[in-house]
Amino acid sequence: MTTAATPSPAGAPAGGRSFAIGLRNRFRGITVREGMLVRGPAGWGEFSPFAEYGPRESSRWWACCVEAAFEGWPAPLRDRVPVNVTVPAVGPERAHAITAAGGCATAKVKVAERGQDPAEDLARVEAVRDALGPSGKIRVDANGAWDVDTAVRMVRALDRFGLEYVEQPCATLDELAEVRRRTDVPVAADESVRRAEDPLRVRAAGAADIVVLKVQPLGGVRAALRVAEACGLPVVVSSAVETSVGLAAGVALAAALPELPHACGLATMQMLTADVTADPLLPQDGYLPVRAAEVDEESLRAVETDPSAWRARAEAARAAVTALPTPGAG
Ligand SMILES: O=C(O)CCC(=O)C1=CC=C[C@@H](O)[C@@H]1C(=O)O
Ligand SMILES: [Mg+2]
Repeated sequence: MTTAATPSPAGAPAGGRSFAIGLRNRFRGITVREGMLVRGPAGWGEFSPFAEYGPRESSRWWACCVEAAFEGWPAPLRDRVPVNVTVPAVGPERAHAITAAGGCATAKVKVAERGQDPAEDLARVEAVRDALGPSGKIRVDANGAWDVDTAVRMVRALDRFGLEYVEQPCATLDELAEVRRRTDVPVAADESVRRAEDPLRVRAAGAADIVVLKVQPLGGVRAALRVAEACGLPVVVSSAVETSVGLAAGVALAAALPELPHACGLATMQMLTADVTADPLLPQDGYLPVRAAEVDEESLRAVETDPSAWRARAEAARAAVTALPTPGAG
C-alpha cells in the first residue's frame, strides 16, 4: 500500500497490488482481466491497460489511476447513472438469459464477431429484443469490423428489431461518415476515440452522432470531462471491463457530465467472475449508484498475482505521462 501524501504519480507503482480475474465469456479476445490497484490518500485507483498497450498509451490509464488514488473526483451532479446490460457474441439462448438477468432497460449487443455469420447476429439481437420487450433500447457494437456495404446492409437488417444506435460499425472516420449518410440509425464512435483530440476529429468528419468515452484511456474524470465539453456531442460512458474500483471512475465521470441522455456501458461487473470489493458495483433496477469502491482484503487476496510485471508497466507509463498533450486542447 502506498503512503505518498501528495497528489503526485511519483512513487505510487511501488505499492501497487495486481490481480487476474476470469471473464464469464470471452470478450475482446481475452478470457482473463488483469490490472493493478493503488491506494492513495483519496482512495483506490485502478491501472488496467490491455496487454497490447505500450507505455505511451498506458500513461493515460495511469493518470486516471493517480487521479482516483491521489486527487479524488469532481462533485457528482446525480446520485445514480442509468446503465446497459452488455451482451457478448453468444448464442441466442444465452443472450436472452443475460439480458433478462441484467435487469436494465437498455442492452448493448456485440455483433460482427470474427468467425460468426450474419444470421448469428440477427438471432442474438432478436433474442435480446424478446427479453427486453418493446420499450427497451438496443444498441449494437461491431468494434469496427464491417466494411461500409456490410455495415449498411447489417444495420438495416438489425434495425428490424429497433436500434438505438450502432457503435463503431466500421474502422475509419470516412467509413463511419458514409454509414451515417446511408442509414437512419445513429452512429456512435468508440475505437475512433482513444486520444483527447479524437472526438473533435469525429465531429469534424461528420462521423458520429454520439461519442463513447472511457475514463481510463482518456486519462481520468477531469480529462474526459474536458474532452466531452470540447467535442459537444452526446456522450455514452463505457467501461474497459474493470473491477469495481475502475468502474467507480467511469461512474464518477457519468455522474459529473452536465447531460447524460443515454444509458452507460458500466454494468460490466457481471462479466467478471470475481471482484476486489465486498460490495461490487452492480446495477439495481438498471442504475449504478454513484460511489467509490473500497478494496476488501480477502477478496483481493483471492485474485492477487505477483505485482512485479504490473509495477514495471506502471513505472513505464508514469515515465511517459509528461509526454501527454492536454486533453480538450486544440
Ligand atoms: O459498453 C459496454 O456495454 C461495456 C464495455 C464494452 O463493451 C467494451 C469495453 C472494453 C473494450 C471494448 O471492446 C468494449 C467496447 O467495444 O465497447
Ligand atoms: Mg465499443
